[in-house]
Amino acid sequence: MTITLHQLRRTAEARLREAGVDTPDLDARLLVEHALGLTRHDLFTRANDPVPEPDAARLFALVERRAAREPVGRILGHREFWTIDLSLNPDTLEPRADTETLVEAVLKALPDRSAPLRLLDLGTGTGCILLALLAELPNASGLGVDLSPGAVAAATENAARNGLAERARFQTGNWGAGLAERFDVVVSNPPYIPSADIAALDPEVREHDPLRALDGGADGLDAYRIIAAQTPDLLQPGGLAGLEVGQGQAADVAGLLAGAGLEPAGVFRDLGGVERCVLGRGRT
Ligand SMILES: C[S@@+](CC[C@H](N)C(=O)[O-])C[C@H]1O[C@@H](n2cnc3c(N)ncnc32)[C@H](O)[C@@H]1O
Repeated sequence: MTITLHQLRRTAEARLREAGVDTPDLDARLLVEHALGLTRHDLFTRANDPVPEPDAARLFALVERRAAREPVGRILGHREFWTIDLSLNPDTLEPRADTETLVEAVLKALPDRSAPLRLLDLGTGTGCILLALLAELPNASGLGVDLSPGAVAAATENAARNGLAERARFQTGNWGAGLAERFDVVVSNPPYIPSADIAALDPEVREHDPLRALDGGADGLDAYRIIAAQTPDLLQPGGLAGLEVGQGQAADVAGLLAGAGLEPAGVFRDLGGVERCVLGRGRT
């Protein structure tokens, strides 16, 4: 029996809903576009076209992966973040929309976006934060550091993928240890899940994001303690530090930055109303 594009999409959506996927409509659309090489526009203009059986089979193989709770970004191998598109690998966290809160807060705090700023991103993963900032700051350049060589490889590829390779550099390292340079902006989205909470995370996160990107130690704050202590030596006088935080961690992280001698520069909420990022300024 021939199935139309519209029927194929609805069948995929129903399967994902039955499997308990949160966003079955969106995920079915993304998988159909990917499997059949179609645009969003095609889905409307070609809704009644018959779909060849091999194409339908290719789609349903992907739908079953999603039904088994593999994230859609992992299946596609890339995802959009801010204005850029990022490839993923098993060593990278899949960037979250919440992390755009940090990008937006940092951009708002910069008095001159055309300045030749030097940026540092600690725990860069795909490079998402650094690359999103560089995409908005035409004369800035930056360094991304990650403990994981696989993340450094992904971030390097993502810089090239988004035409930012000339202004972005990536290297392995343990947070800011051994860095002799000073930066105008230091950003980080470190691992912040308390170790005991990891077993209860959704399978999409627990089974597909690297543990190194999630585990923040007993109270979730291990990495913040190190980064806050290092930040004064990494910042230019009056430089800006921006840290993403987990739910309920903003006051503790603001306290760590203040304890390291930074001036408070604001706490920003994500679209869900959760305090998601903390800014501090180095002394002048
Ligand atoms: C929560 S993920 C954030 C990744 C990316 N910045 C983002 O926002 O999607 C934390 C990152 O920190 C890295 N990481 C963990 N421990 C580290 C360490 N000691 N030094 C440097 N990076 C580390 C992990 O490999 C991971 O890429």
